Amino acid sequence: MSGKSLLLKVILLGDGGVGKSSLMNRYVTNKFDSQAFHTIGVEFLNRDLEVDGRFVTLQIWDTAGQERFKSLRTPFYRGADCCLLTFSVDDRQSFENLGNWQKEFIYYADVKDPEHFPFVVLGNKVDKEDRQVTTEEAQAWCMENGNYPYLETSAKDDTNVTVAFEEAVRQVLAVEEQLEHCMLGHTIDLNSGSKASSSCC
Ligand SMILES: Nc1nc2c(ncn2[C@@H]2O[C@H](COP(=O)(O)OP(=O)(O)OP(=O)(O)O)[C@@H](O)[C@H]2O)c(=O)[nH]1
Repeated sequence: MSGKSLLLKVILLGDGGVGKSSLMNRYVTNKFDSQAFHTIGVEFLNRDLEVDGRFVTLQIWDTAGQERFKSLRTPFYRGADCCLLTFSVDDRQSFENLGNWQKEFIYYADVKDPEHFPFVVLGNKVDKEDRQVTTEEAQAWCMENGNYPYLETSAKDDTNVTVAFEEAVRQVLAVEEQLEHCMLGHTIDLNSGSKASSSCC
């Protein structure tokens, strides 16, 4: 891949066992392990990709979802450009815990403007028959909690995995574009001598 690459850090959060490591491994190595072990602390993998003409190196951080590893994972939240809030569609509790994960991330990543931070929600394990969360419920949660994009994935079947990580990149680029637009607006206003507008920033 040629051209200057933008380094983006995305972080996978969600209850233990929802499939965070499996999603990362499917995306980066195209492998799936049906006997995956729980993560202890954090792990990360990189993958280069091109989205809408932009070259990106995606640094994907996979965190331990089990409560006992909280102190090992939270120091790694800072500097994340996007957070992938993950639950498993066959595990209702993991869906009900999404709000806790969102709050934990905002607090430990020290997000200054949570309203505009790019979250993407993933409902994983859609290959399973015994669903406990409907698509409509998950979409409603996303609408109510920040109008986040929602994708249903399967690390096992490789359903929507690439789409999910590309969506994360698109969300980050959209926020970046908005910021650039606002900064440009300020520059123009200042040059013309008028008071800078802060309507979008
Ligand atoms: N059927 C199915 N099983 C999956 C899928 N994704 C992961 N699994 C299985 O679910 C179990 C847990 O997957 P992990 O990827 O380790 O889950 P995790 O969220 O990283 O778990 P922690 O490391 O404890 O936070 C493993 O047995 C995986 O094989 C999926 O899309 N479909």
